[in-house]
Amino acid sequence: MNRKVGLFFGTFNPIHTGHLIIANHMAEYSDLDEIWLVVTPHNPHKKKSSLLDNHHRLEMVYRACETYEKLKPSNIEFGLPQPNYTINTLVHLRERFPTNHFCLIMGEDNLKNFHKWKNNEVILEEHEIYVYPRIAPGKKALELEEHPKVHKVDAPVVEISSTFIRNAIKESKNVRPLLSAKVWEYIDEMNFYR
Ligand SMILES: Nc1ncnc2c1ncn2[C@@H]1O[C@H](COP(=O)(O)OP(=O)(O)OP(=O)(O)O)[C@@H](O)[C@H]1O
Ligand SMILES: O=C(O)c1ccc[n+]([C@@H]2O[C@H](COP(=O)([O-])O)[C@@H](O)[C@H]2O)c1
Repeated sequence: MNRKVGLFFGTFNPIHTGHLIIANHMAEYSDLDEIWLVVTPHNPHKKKSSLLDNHHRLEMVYRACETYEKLKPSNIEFGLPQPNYTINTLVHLRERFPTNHFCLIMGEDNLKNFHKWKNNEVILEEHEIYVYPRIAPGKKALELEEHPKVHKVDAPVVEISSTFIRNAIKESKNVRPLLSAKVWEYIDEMNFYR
């Protein structure tokens, strides 16, 4: 069966309500059959030191997606060389799932830096990118926004970030509205980010 799959790559440290709003919006309002939330062990542009272990971040994604039929956690990058260049993952996925049609989903902050990604032109030649609005520093990626393969998603802006949540937990603030209940339970039980 030919399925149209949206790949939502992320560090998910931790997964938050903003991520879920985006993934659910794509599940409900696009032609994607499934959204795979791909947990990235190591973003080539981020330091690895502040990261929870891969399997803890995957567990939180698993808990967050449990009741959403079209959302699937993915650990496909765990077995690939690090840091994780998205082009390598896409090549691997196309080989492993030759009948699937893969698209990318990302927040506007990532589009602004997309010109710095490895083989970004090749990625765009072969994949559509759905961009979710986000307030973020840096110039707008005007040229990319006009690219025929880039589709801006018309959806409300959500100002939640994992960084904000990690800092808030460190300061003993209540962050429960920003996370799925089961994700918060795991963070609390495991004493993460304190
Ligand atoms: N509130 C948001 N609105 C739009 N896109 C978002 C939002 N939060 C995350 N994203 C997108 O989700 C993907 C994964 O993001 P990531 O896991 O880095 O979350 P983050 O909140 O940006 O984390 P951090 O604060 O640690 O950098 C990226 O494409 C990012 O642009
Ligand atoms: O391939 C690249 O050059 C590249 C550069 C920066 C980020 N990425 C990917 O972008 C995804 C989103 O990262 P993040 O940390 O913003 O959640 C993650 O899968 C990274 O590996 C990929």
